[in-house]
Amino acid sequence: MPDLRATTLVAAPVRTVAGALLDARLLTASVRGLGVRISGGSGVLHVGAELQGSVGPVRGRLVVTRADVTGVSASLVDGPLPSFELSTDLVETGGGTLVVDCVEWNSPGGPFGRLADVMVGRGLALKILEARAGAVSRRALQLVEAAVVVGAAITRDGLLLVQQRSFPAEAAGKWELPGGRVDAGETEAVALARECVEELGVEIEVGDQVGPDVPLTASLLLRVFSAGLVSGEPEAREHRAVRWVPVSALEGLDWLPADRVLVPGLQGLLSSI
Ligand SMILES: Nc1nc2c([nH]c(=O)n2[C@H]2C[C@H](O)[C@@H](COP(=O)(O)OP(=O)(O)OP(=O)(O)O)O2)c(=O)[nH]1
Repeated sequence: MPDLRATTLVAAPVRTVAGALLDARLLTASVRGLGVRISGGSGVLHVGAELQGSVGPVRGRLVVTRADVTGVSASLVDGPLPSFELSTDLVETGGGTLVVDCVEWNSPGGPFGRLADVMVGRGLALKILEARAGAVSRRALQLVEAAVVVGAAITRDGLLLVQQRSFPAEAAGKWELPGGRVDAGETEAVALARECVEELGVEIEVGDQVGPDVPLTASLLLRVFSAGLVSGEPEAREHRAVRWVPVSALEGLDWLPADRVLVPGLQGLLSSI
């Protein structure tokens, strides 16, 4: 099976680079001007998101199969090639994050298929990988400077606390995690503890980060931490409702788009306690 790899070192933490990879516009930007179009998966990529791809008149459908702190992968599920997979793996190093991009595909057999691999497939794939490396680096460095919204993944007795937004109109009814913006001069842990007092009337202790940073806008990202209750019983002071949910309910919840990305990480958290 032909495959091509390209490796780039990005001076940013692995969870931030993982966040940059989730920006759907990055994929579109990486192929612009190369005769390839990728659309769909608006906003942030998550497992199960669908992307439409085309090279000239040839079209295909890609599905995201992995989107977490280890990187992203997408596979062709409907298209002209028997198999095609794009993947980016992340490796944390002392000097930053190593980004390993890989394209693998199977062409229809025979001499024409092999010729197409050499003439079109490899040249195009190399250009895509080069463009992608630059786009990932730039987006990750932009996210390093971004303002942070912190979220708390509060667990108790194997359940996760979620809350339902009441405003603004486009977010009302959707579920999210307690939290909010980090104010100037606050640490992320202090901001999260403050938000939990304001929103739920509880004191928490803050643990490790869960999942990747999730880009919200060009200059804002969501960063979620595991947390435990220290005192108080959560009540919806600013939200429509709060609810304790089991791991089996996470997939089906009507999340805000950014939180959907965190479902695998939240499932891992609930399964580990
Ligand atoms: N708190 C929280 N905000 C989230 C989550 N997911 C997500 O996309 N967001 C977005 C919604 C908002 O655009 C932004 C934070 O909004 P917020 O209303 O909670 O923040 P805040 O209390 O600091 O209030 P504000 O200054 O934004 O008015 O982050 C989440 O799980 N928790």
